[in-house]
Amino acid sequence: MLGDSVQREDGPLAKLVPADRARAQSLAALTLRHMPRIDAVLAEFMDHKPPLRALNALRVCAAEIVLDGIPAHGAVNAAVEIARASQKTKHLAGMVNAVGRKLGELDVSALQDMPVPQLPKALRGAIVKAFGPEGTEAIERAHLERPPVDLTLRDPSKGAEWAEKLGAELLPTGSLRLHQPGQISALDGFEEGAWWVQDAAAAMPVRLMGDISGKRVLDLCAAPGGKTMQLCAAGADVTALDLSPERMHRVMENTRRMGFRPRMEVANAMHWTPDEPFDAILLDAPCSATGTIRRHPDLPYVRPSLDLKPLLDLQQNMLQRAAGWLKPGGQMVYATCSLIPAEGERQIARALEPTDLVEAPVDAAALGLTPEWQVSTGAIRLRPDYWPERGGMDGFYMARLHKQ
Ligand SMILES: C[S@@+](CC[C@H](N)C(=O)[O-])C[C@H]1O[C@@H](n2cnc3c(N)ncnc32)[C@H](O)[C@@H]1O
Repeated sequence: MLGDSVQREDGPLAKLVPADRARAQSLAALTLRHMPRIDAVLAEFMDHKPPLRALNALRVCAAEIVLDGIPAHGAVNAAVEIARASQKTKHLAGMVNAVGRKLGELDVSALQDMPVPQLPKALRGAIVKAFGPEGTEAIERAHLERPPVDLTLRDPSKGAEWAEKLGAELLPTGSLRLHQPGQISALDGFEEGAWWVQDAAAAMPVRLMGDISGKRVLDLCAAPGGKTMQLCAAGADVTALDLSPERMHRVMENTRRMGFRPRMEVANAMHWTPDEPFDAILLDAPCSATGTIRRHPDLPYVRPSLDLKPLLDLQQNMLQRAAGWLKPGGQMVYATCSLIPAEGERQIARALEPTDLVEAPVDAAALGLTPEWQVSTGAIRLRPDYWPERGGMDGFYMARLHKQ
């Protein structure tokens, strides 16, 4: 995925300084968000599709000039350099230059007035089924927007204070929202660990758990650790588990930076068993991640078809196994950053019968959530097109369960 390849120490951008890496990531994301529109404009200027390297250079050039307002000559020169740097495309440098100059004559409406790009067919079908044509179009419009940066506070009672210090918006759910973030690590509070970056929707599953201070809590799919940090900050005695050693390393780095010391387990949840039961379990299950397309616009290109079966089996098996690790009266929060009901609503309906779990409806208003976002069972369904005037949120499903 785009974010991983940008961050990786052996990745293609490893030699760039952090500010240039961030710029490269943001430019790639902007290009991907508008790619069908950009391709339609480029097709007007070319007789046939050039090799991918030249096409991608022109795609990025179009995003820079038309959407980002970068002066044309700089963006065109960079695209020409990219074409020249490869044997396969150096003969196309003249064409790239000519098309780039034509892009320089366009204004932003040339792209923004075009139809909103649609999701890949298989995914779109599932979303239309769940949310109807209008809901799907609203979600697709939301995917075009550059998402704001949200922060979760270590001490949620200091929301107003930190909002003022950082010039941020304090959301009703308690997250802070930065509309013009700049360099995150240079912001007040980063060094001292007063907050961490986490989408406002992603911060909700832990909030559903209520007061967990002093409770023994398992974070079953923990990496990279955003929710582990929330659990630690809430005073829980946390065990963080994840299958991936590399991703668990990030949990360790993230929690250490904040001064938290959860117990760490690198293990497969399908084979692991705890020594003692837990008061609460957070199961933030692996899923299609279709709720995060606005932050990961490469996702529809990386996984255009929906092969959900292995994920659905894993989610259901994890739910049923974890149900056996709860103390009587304990609670589990199940969450997925997916827009597809088969990974959310339907998983919970399936899990209730073979386990002694019952659904415990969430008090949406008390958590700052709009009551319409609550589904009939009492769970919460969040969508990227919610809070459009504020900049949206990731798509999520979250349900609270009690062990009888
Ligand atoms: C949605 S992510 C978790 C995000 C995390 N809770 C957070 O807030 O930062 C799902 C995680 O499940 C982990 N995972 C996948 N299969 C697993 C398994 N069989 N056992 C344990 N963890 C697994 C993945 O490595 C991935 O880190």
